[in-house]
Amino acid sequence: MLPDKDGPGVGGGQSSPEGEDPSVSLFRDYLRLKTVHPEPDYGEIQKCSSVPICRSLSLQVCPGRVVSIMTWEGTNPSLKSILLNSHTDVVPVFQEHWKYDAFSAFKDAEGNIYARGSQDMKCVTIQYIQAVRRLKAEGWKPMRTVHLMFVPDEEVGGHKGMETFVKHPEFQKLNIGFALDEGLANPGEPFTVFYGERNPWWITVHCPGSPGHGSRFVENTAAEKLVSVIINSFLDFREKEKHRLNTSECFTLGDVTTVNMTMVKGGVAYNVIPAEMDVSFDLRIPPTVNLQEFERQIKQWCKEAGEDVTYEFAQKHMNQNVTSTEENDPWWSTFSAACKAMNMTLEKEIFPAATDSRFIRAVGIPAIGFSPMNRTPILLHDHNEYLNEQVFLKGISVYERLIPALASVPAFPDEA
Ligand code: MET
Ligand SMILES: [Zn+2]
Ligand SMILES: [Zn+2]
Repeated sequence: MLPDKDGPGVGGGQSSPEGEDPSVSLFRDYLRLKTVHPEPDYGEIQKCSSVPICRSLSLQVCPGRVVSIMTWEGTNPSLKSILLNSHTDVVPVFQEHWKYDAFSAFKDAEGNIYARGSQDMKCVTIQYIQAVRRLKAEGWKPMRTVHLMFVPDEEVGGHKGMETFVKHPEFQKLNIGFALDEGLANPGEPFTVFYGERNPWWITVHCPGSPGHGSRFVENTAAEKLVSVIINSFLDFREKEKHRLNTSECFTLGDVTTVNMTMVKGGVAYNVIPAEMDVSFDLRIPPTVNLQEFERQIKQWCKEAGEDVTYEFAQKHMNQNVTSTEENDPWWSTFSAACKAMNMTLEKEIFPAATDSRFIRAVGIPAIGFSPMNRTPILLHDHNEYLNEQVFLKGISVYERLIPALASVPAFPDEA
């Protein structure tokens, strides 16, 4: 249970080290919760996801998977609300490559806090909470309702999290008009904001072939199809896209398609030619690509490999909605004006990976991906992920300005 004031309290409530800002202590306590895949312990989150703002709701969307929502009701609750979304899970670590225990939240002499989730995205969760607490303490009241949402399983595709929850009647009841979710750090002075995402396609191609003795020139083997056609076609395309990215000044990673071969399966013995070999790819496709045409291309590669070559998807996101960043869009203009008033420079991009925003945008709600971290290397999913405490604290002040701005967007003509 999070305390009403600024003090720490998550996961056993360790006291603040001498002179440490209580928000930093709370952040470090939260980082120590092992919500790490493949078996995230979400138990403590359920206990602690509570700020006495107004009402809170916990919904088991799937067995063992809870979405928690804390609602700060607006003075005009019939207006569309603001969603502050964050996921509670983190990706695994290779501890032997870390300087410190990835779940100890060690802070070095420069104030860098090392932990899995320090950038992705436990920082944002605590920043939302602390900003809301400060606003509440100041006596400020939102006009539009503000929801803080804590979602499990983003890192494994969101099937038991946001993908399911956006179809739930309770989600509809939240009446969301605009959402904030995670972004990425920016190593320079500006902050990066994301108005869309690439579509993740996770594909496995099955290549059957003639088996036989490993000493012979058997015709039509699985390995020939796999290597000469499938792997070559996908990786040639990868080279072309890499070239396109490297030769265009204005492109970022989110503007091209990435292809990575991530798994290969097949074979039982050195001297037995296998009857099937499979290969899997992680594809990330920008919203500007014609997805039907792209799939036709994949079909064509498979056909060239052999009539019996088939494919299946483990992820195939098809929605290409992007959020308006036109100056006449009330949400965007409010968001960007608030940032400008804080002297922040914004860089607009397509998110290169995937977040829960894709499910929010797919149901027609505008969403901006934003994690207020500048002067910070991008270390999500990497060894030695860290965030500096000053950058973290600055982020709370950023939300302290952004939340009132967004919650005060005047009623639209179609709103009551
Ligand atoms: C495609 S599921 C999303 C998992 C993770 N956020 C990623 O981008 O890989
Ligand atoms: Zn994330
Ligand atoms: Zn992640």
